[in-house]
Amino acid sequence: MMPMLPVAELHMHIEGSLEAELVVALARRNGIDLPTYDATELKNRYRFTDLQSFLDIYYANLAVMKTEQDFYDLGTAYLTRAAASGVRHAEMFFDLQTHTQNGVAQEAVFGGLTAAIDEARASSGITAELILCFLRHLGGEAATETMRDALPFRDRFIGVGLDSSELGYPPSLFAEAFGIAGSEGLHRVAHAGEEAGPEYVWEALDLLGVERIDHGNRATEDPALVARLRDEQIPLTVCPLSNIALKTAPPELADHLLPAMLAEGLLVSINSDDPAYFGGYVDDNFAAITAGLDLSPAQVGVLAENSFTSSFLPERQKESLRREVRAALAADGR
Ligand SMILES: Nc1ncnc2[nH]cnc12
Ligand SMILES: [Zn+2]
Repeated sequence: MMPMLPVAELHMHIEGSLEAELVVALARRNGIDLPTYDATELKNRYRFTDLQSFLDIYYANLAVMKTEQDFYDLGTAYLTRAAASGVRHAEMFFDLQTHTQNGVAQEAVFGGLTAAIDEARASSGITAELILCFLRHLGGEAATETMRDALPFRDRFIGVGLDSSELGYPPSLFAEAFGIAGSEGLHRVAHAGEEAGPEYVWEALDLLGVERIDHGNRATEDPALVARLRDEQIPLTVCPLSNIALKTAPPELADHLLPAMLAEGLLVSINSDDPAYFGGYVDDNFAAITAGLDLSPAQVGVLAENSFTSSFLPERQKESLRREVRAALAADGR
């Protein structure tokens, strides 16, 4: 087994790293009802047929998140796990609206996650940033209101994203919220082409001004879009184990589009999406694709370098981290 190369993780929902054991512990701590307090039994219910069937369980579990300490514990668990497995930098999504709808103050969400990030950096050197995702299923007006309400915390997050139920919620609905984000100098990304077709990717680029596409698998159906993504080197954050779990890719990893995307010259990286639900963290995703797709060490190196290139880190830092990837490959004789 190849040791894990240094990588950046750019597509993970911090709420998606809420392990069943922590769901149970927080439910007990906060006096929240759960259908079962047996973590194994809870996990046995994680059987998904599509994105929505996952989201229903993911949002239900998030009712246990109540206090700043809960957000600190969640952030710390992920960052500790990530740092131990080669992640040098993480740009983490968080679903602010889920928590405010559950009666949690913005201060608790930002305070807990920021404290976890600061402490992880001091203890392991991992750097992390936050990206506020608007929830599609709550609509465009709610996104605009969320954007305005979050402005007092503008210095705590580097960008905005768009997630939750994709079909029926095209990017165009969120143009106003993304317009405000752009005028605030925030980075912009969006989930697109996970379940919906290439037209959602076009809209995300043209109407929301996004710099990166999350998933983007279905962009491959449109040759003109593939040409644009390649020519402009717009990053796609691909999540192989998520695609298998949510049936947005064929059931066998061997049939995943990743090699075709690489062959097209697309700037793809590997990410975990929701590691507590889809069978593993970013290192598990790398292990799965390396074995399942028979990738060469050089191809794995390209994916690791792409993760830094696709990040919002300063250029000099990107270059030095890419050099570390090449040095690690060379040291391993590959
Ligand atoms: N894979 C995914 N797609 C859309 N919204 C999400 N929220 C958490 N994970 C998600
Ligand atoms: Zn996602």
